[in-house]
Amino acid sequence: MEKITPVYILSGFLGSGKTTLLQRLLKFWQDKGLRPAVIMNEIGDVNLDGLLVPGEVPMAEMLGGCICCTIRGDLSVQMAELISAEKPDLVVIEATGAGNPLEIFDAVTEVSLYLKLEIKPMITVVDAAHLAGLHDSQKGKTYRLMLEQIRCGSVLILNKIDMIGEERQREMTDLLHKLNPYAQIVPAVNCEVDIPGLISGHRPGPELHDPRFEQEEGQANHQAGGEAHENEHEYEYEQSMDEHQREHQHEHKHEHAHEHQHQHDHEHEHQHKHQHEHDHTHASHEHVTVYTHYFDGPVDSEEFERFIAELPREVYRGKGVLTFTDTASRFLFQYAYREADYLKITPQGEVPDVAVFIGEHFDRDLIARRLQELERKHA
Ligand SMILES: Nc1nc2c(ncn2[C@@H]2O[C@H](COP(=O)(O)OP(=O)(O)OP(=O)(O)O)[C@@H](O)[C@H]2O)c(=O)[nH]1
Repeated sequence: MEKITPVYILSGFLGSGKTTLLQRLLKFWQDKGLRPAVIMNEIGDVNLDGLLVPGEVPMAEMLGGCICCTIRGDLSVQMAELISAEKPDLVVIEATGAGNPLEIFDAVTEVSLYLKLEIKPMITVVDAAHLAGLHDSQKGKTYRLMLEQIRCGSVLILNKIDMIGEERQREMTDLLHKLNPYAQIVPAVNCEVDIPGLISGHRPGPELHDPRFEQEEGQANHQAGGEAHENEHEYEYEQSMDEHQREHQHEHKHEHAHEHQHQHDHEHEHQHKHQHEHDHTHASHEHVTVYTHYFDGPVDSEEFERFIAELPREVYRGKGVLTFTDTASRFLFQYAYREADYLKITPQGEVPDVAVFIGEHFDRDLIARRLQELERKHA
């Protein structure tokens, strides 16, 4: 029988920790002797996260748009090539943080018409501090997108809890539970989580302990059925999620994907229909601005840090590879929700000095000018 390839989708807002989680997952599978493959989707034109994936892991890159709209059609081609050339035991898709999770889920489901895939429950990484900040302001497209990502996850990793206090963590956990009562919520720092529990799909974290899952460790996801279920509602939901996925695939086969029966989350249903009714060329993240800067030469590290500290608030994600005038090594720089991080790297092959900034309607010229100033000082 033709092999069925499990597909894991990592969703989560820009800079929440998806690549950090991906690295842990890859190591876990490799330690088990499995061969994972990765599809990385970046809204910018360069894939810097790819530098953090071990060289032996086959990787397909989908750059310059999001799977959920502009480059949706490429997914089946990439997936088919990856599976036939590399024969991986599983595929992980790291979606762009700006992507609409339901549409990404849909795009993958469409691919499963051509290829034998087992779509695993979506894992959403939530930046605890960013969620807390947005929750206080309660507005903006970013907040709405984050809410959608939360609603779509079967597992929610509440990451970066080192950046919020205990009280805030309790509030955010309650908020996640309210937004998505069915998901497993896993608090984490640097996405350090119990991976077997995570990928089994619905094993609860300690705060949602439920004895009915205890025998299920290591089993495939969606085995709900036949066991004594203490909480009938949750059981029904899991079953319905399973049905939801099957129906979804089925519906696509019959080319009328607009109706599906998800009994427990009418809001989802509404959003889902709504999105299908739109032309997919409309980007759910058309408010997202990307600026990619290729450096002419090295810049001073302190000046660069100052530039980062002064970035406009509308820029919520930055990353790049840099050569500084005053350091021996090159650095991978990361900026997410006002926190910057520099990691020494020795890239394999040709990697230019480049920085990508992603945000909501920010002034790209301003960023370009500031970086050119830094370059000129050391030309
Ligand atoms: N303080 C703190 N920083 C973290 C944690 N997890 C990840 N980070 C940092 O956050 C930054 C972004 O992490 P990534 O794993 O690259 O996030 P991402 O979701 O893949 O980012 P995009 O691909 O741009 O969407 C990096 O600098 C990480 O080191 C955490 O738990 N606490």
